[in-house]
Amino acid sequence: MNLQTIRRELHQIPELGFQEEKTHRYLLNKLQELDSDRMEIKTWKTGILVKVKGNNPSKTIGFRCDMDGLPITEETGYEFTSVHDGRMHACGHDFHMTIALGSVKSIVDQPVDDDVIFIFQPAEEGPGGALPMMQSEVFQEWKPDVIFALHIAPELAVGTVSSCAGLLFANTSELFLDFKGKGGHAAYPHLTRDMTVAASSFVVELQQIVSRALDPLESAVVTIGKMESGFVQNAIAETARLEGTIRTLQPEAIDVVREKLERLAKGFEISHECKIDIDYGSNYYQVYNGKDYTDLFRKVINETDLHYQEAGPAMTGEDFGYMLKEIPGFMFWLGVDSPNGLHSSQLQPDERALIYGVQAVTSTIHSIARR
Ligand SMILES: CC(=O)N[C@@H](CCC[C@H](N)C(=O)O)C(=O)O
Repeated sequence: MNLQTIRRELHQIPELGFQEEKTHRYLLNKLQELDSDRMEIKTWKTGILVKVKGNNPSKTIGFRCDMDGLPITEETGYEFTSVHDGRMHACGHDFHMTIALGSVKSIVDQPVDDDVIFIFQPAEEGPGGALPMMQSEVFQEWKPDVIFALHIAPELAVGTVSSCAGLLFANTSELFLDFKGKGGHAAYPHLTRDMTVAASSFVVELQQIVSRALDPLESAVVTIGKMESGFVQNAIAETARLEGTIRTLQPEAIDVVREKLERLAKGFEISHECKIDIDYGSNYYQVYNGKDYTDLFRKVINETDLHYQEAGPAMTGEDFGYMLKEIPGFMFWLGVDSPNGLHSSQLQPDERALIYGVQAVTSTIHSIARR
């Protein structure tokens, strides 16, 4: 199994959440090539669950990876660049799946006593695959007793992994705002209600929610990542749409931000004589690492040639948080040393990290199985 080839083939076919059809078929083919009696495969939507039967199981160990890409146009200049226009594996899920496949092979070749479930989960970037997958019959039937996952970290050196007990990833809520005013000729603004102006001012005002409405000791981020309005340069826009995300370290702070945002929207409806519809899309629960398993992970890593670095909380979100809410376990960062970060059109993770990822995952599985 050549990890670099697999990563590059997956990299070329990024698909959005719950549309991971080609990725699904590709993974199934690779798993079937392993041709092992120890392996049992089940599917859920575009997701896949693989059980590798243990020699003498007393528990089930789970490793989860995510499968979807992002609606970003790739600008890496790779010869194996995405063949899907406007889609890119810009968050490393091609790495995550490759490492999971490499780990399946390793555990098939060197089985442990416990059963191991590898979970290929769709739609991490949105609308969120973890929660519905967990509610599925197949997940409930094969529910792990302990679970872990990894995420690539562009800012960490290859050969470094990082984690911490407690909060690792933030609480998130998506945010979609639709503005409706009155369009018209660019020369007659007084006869219209300009939604380009309203939405632009809203983006600026929004910044004060974090700086003025929240306790400065509680961290939060509100980002608008996409803004759309109008059709042509000489007409005033009747509608505008903002798309963004809210992130907080405390689960309750999401509600505080939402409440302030709704008040702001009501004020804008009056002052700009418009209608604003708010939709919060999906929200993700924080990734909160259990101390036991994070300690075990640190110990495992310190016995390998990998370097362990203590992490702090980050404002990234992960629906793996829902799995950790129900099942003990942890998540860790894997160094991939890319000058451009996550969600950049030029993310270029170093492929030497793939083998380190497999090493970190399989050593952890062996160690948990010995407990
Ligand atoms: C690791 C990572 O980058 N995760 C995403 C999760 C997205 C959650 C949701 N679509 C949102 O934007 O709130 C992230 O953007 O942190």
